Amino acid sequence: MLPLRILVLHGGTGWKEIKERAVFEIERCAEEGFGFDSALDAVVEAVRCMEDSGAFNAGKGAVYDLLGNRSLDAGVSFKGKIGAVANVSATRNAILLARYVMDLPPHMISGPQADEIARLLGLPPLPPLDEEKRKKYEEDIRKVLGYIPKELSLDLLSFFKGKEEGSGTVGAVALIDGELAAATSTGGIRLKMPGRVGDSPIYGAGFYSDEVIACSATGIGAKIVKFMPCLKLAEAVRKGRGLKEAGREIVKASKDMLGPSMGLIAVSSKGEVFWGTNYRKMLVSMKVE
Ligand SMILES: NC(=O)C[C@H](N)C(=O)O
Repeated sequence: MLPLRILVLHGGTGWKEIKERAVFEIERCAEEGFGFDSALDAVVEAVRCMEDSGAFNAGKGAVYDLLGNRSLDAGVSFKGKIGAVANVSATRNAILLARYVMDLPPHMISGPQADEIARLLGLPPLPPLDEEKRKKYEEDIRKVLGYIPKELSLDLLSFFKGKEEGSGTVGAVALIDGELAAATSTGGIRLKMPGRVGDSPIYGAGFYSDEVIACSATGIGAKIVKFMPCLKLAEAVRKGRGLKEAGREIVKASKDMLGPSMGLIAVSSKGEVFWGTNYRKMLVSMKVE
């Protein structure tokens, strides 16, 4: 008999060492998400829980950009509907805003207007960067630039080498009662270019679900959008390939083409589960019933 309920979470790939606190929080959030009866609620609540934990690069734990600010991207999909938000900076739970967008005609909203919509909806605001993170930002930026920039300038951008490196994005995929859902949320890449949008809110790249698979990706956004791994995985499974076999091939192919770049979690309508990475370590948790 196939398992009826599957929930898989990731806490990002790209970790040099996985922190104990992140392991604790992903387990706690897996438990929380698994308490819901629909695939959509399970992935959204698991991701919201990880955003709120502060232990990941999402929600209040998100990394800072070149100016020490944070901006968040997220995407969610369920039963043919997609919702995404990009570059929001005043909203604590990007995934809750993405879920709201999912039920509207646009597929994505972005920037200050998206934050304004979140405020109108009564979603909680993003708390300010805590003291510890502010200090870390100052240390990091001094190492790169030798000073703390006050505003964006071409001079500042000339220091930006476009070298993307990061970890701690969060995502979840679920199969519950034959329905598939996927959700991903991130603060992007540490010291990113202000205004940057990564792969996480791009359907087929950072998140994806249809009637054959649900998939969430993590890694280096600029590479993932070139590769569209979740879309590739769905196409392979639709042609009859096994999820695990196709997943392994896609993760390998992205490394062959782009170097260390990404990790994926996925579940199929048949109840197969895949996760794999070609970029350092990935944190994963799974619940099955
Ligand atoms: N750590 C991550 O997975 C970052 C995310 N994929 C981005 O590029 O925005």
